[in-house]
Amino acid sequence: MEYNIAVVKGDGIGPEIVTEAMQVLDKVGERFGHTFHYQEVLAGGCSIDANGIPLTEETIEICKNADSVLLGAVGGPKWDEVPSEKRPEKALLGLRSALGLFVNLRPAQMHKALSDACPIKPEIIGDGFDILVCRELTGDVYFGRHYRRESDKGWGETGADDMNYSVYEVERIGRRAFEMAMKRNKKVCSVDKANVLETSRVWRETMHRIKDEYPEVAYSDMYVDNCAMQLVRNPSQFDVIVTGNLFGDILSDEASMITGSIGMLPSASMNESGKGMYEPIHGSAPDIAGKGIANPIATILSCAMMLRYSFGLMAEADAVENAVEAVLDAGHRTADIAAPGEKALSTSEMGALIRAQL
Ligand SMILES: NC(=O)c1ccc[n+]([C@@H]2O[C@H](COP(=O)([O-])OP(=O)(O)OC[C@H]3O[C@@H](n4cnc5c(N)ncnc54)[C@H](O)[C@@H]3O)[C@@H](O)[C@H]2O)c1
Ligand SMILES: CC(C)[C@H](C(=O)O)[C@@H](O)C(=O)O
Ligand SMILES: [Mg+2]
Repeated sequence: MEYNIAVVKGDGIGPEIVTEAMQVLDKVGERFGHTFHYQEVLAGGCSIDANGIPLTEETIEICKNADSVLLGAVGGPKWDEVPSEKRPEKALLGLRSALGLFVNLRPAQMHKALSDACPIKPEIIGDGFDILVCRELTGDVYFGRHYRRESDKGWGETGADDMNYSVYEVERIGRRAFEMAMKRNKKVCSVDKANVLETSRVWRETMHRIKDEYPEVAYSDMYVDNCAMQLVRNPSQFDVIVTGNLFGDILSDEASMITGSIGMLPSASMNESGKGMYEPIHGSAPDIAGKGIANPIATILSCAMMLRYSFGLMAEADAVENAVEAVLDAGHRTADIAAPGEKALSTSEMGALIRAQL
């Protein structure tokens, strides 16, 4: 089969990690008889430099018309001073919104070989850690009105961001989370801040209504502050965490460290018709950009999610995940997952080992 993939390498380490991931896809194509056609487009800081804006209509159209989208990361200090409506990150939000990518699956799984990199004590983590953060991606304070006004208390200029969640948006992400839980360990924990926020009260009421559609799934609610603590205290209590855009952003970065590094965590963002964008959960890592030392595994595992969810290529997805596992089992590490004093591979060496394993 032939597949068209729009590729947004983006900024910072984006080009370094995406280049490795594309070569992994090519290797999968070689082994299983598929051809992946890539169309590279600009978004983020590199698009500001080339076009004066972070996201062009042309990029949106190419991403809409492709079978799938692979994204590295956008942003960096170079563009910190641009006005907020033109920031590189707006490209990411613009693409998520233009493609209707309301569900963001962020699996956080501890690879057995990396148990030493896990900061939680072995007697607490037990057999391992395998959760799925199901993050709503096109609502919340991210897509409310962002504005400035004069303080009504006479405290001067005030920033304001509107937070919204509708019943429809919560039902849509909630059902996805329950469906994912049915394929996993049948547990959903819905995370909100219903003791303070009206958006969270709508969220919780809606979740309580739809949970009865899934009687086999054990359901619980948790406040986000408690969840942040419980993830460190006893992470294995969770299976699927369903939560809003902002809380999901923060909790997934936290969960990544339980697996050893943010460089390990992939993600899939999907719309109603199954169209997806695949990206690591981390950012452009300006502190290590250009050094060739970034961990490409999160992006490579994002490609496995693309093969599985966008193309239905299950054996191919498993092959990529098994190759990553085998390379880790053999003791190969990039700097972020290496023990102090242990030899660390470069981005391209890690990519090459995973391809060789394939
Ligand atoms: N999806 C995205 O495009 C995305 C996601 C998050 C942040 N960002 C943007 O990236 C820029 C930098 O953000 P930040 O520094 O807060 O977060 P970051 O995720 O880029 O980096 C945080 C830390 O994690 C390390 N890290 C991240 N990815 C790594 C990898 N693959 N291998 C090894 N180490 C890795 C970095 O070196 C850094 O020390 C900002 O402009 C931010 O808005 C973009
Ligand atoms: C860069 C930023 C807009 C983005 C988000 O907050 O969604 C990032 O942190 C992520 O996790 O994908
Ligand atoms: Mg984030």
